[in-house]
Amino acid sequence: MESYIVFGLVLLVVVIGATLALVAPRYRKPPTLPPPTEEKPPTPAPTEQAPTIEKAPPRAKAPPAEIKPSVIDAPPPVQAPPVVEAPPPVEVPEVEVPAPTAGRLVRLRARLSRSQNVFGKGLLALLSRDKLDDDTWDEVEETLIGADVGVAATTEIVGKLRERARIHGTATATELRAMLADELVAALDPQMDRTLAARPQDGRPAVLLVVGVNGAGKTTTCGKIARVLVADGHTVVLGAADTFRAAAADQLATWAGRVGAEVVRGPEGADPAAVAFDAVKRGIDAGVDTVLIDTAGRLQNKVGLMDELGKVKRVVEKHGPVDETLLILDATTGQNGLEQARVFTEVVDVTGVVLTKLDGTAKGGIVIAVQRKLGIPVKLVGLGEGPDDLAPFDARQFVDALVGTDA
Ligand SMILES: Nc1nc2c(ncn2[C@@H]2O[C@H](COP(=O)(O)OP(=O)(O)OP(=O)(O)O)[C@@H](O)[C@H]2O)c(=O)[nH]1
Repeated sequence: MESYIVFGLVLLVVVIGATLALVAPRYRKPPTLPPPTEEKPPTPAPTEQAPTIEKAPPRAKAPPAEIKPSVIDAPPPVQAPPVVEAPPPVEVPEVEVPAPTAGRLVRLRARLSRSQNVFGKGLLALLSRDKLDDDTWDEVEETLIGADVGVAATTEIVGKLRERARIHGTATATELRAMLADELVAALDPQMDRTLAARPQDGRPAVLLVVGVNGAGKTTTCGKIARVLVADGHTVVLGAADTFRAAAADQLATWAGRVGAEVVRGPEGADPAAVAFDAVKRGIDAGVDTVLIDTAGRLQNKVGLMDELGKVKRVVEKHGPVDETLLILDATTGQNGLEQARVFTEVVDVTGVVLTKLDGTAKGGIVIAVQRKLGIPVKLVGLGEGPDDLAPFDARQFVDALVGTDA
């Protein structure tokens, strides 16, 4: 019996022991939590989120950063370009190489197309008629007068042409056209000296004074002449003695800059004579070949202004004689321009005429009228607004271009 009790106790102990063995591990797991501690490294995962957040700030900061630069960087760009970078672009055009002057009139002959219609086509049609009666010759005269050749010159030219046609008897229209061309050339006095006095004399630069009424093209022509001189190997100083119009000095400076010439200018309203004087002085000191002086446009009825032009010349002559005084005449003003021209010749000793804007007129005959009226050679002709649209005048080339005798 006692053995049964002992056996039962043993069994009970075993059961309790087994039960405890099964339950105990559950209570022991908490202590095994340390491993989770090892899982903390995965917490680096949150660390990966940090850059996203950190990046955000930069992103968040980025906008202000974009604004700040515009505030901080703005000053440098503003300071740099105007002072340092602006000049180079202006200097680049200085490298311009002007077109050679030889043969310009021939190259630019098409610019005379309006006059060519009158002299070439118009007159050829008349001279091609079967019978050259009085009426036809009257029409020839009217055509020439209409082209601004002038009454006296026209009467003379047509008289000679009629006589030659009568002697020849059976001249063709082409022959008559050639005869007309000869008479026009003769009326232009091809023997006149048309060279520009632009070479230095006795170690001092040649001085050229440019005069004429407002808008005739003085400043433009000064610029074009400077190019012609530079193209021919001369060194030039330009004097901006048109102090009435500030833009004129700027305009001249631009022309000069394009060919690397120097400009002497004064403040707006300065004494033109003083500026002209300084320009010549600068030319002498710099040892250049030519000094070109642009003057203000003056109306011939403004006595004071014309006197001033005389003063400019006198003051400049303290350095030595003015070598050339060029009168700029707008060809489109026709016969009216001639009266203005005459007044200028009374104030200054005009030695040469530049006829501008011949490209804009059908009245190319004005060249003949100018020479006959003033007795002064046309030395240059303006045939457009382009920088190289100025040609040395040659009577034969001009007439051939007008009448089409060499076409
Ligand atoms: N078509 C044509 N235009 C010309 C010619 N020469 C000058 N011009 C134009 O005529 C205008 C007047 O020229 P400027 O040189 O300013 O005349 P300016 O005589 O100096 O004028 P002011 O300074 O007012 O006295 C400009 O628009 C020139 O481009 C030419 O031969 N042909």
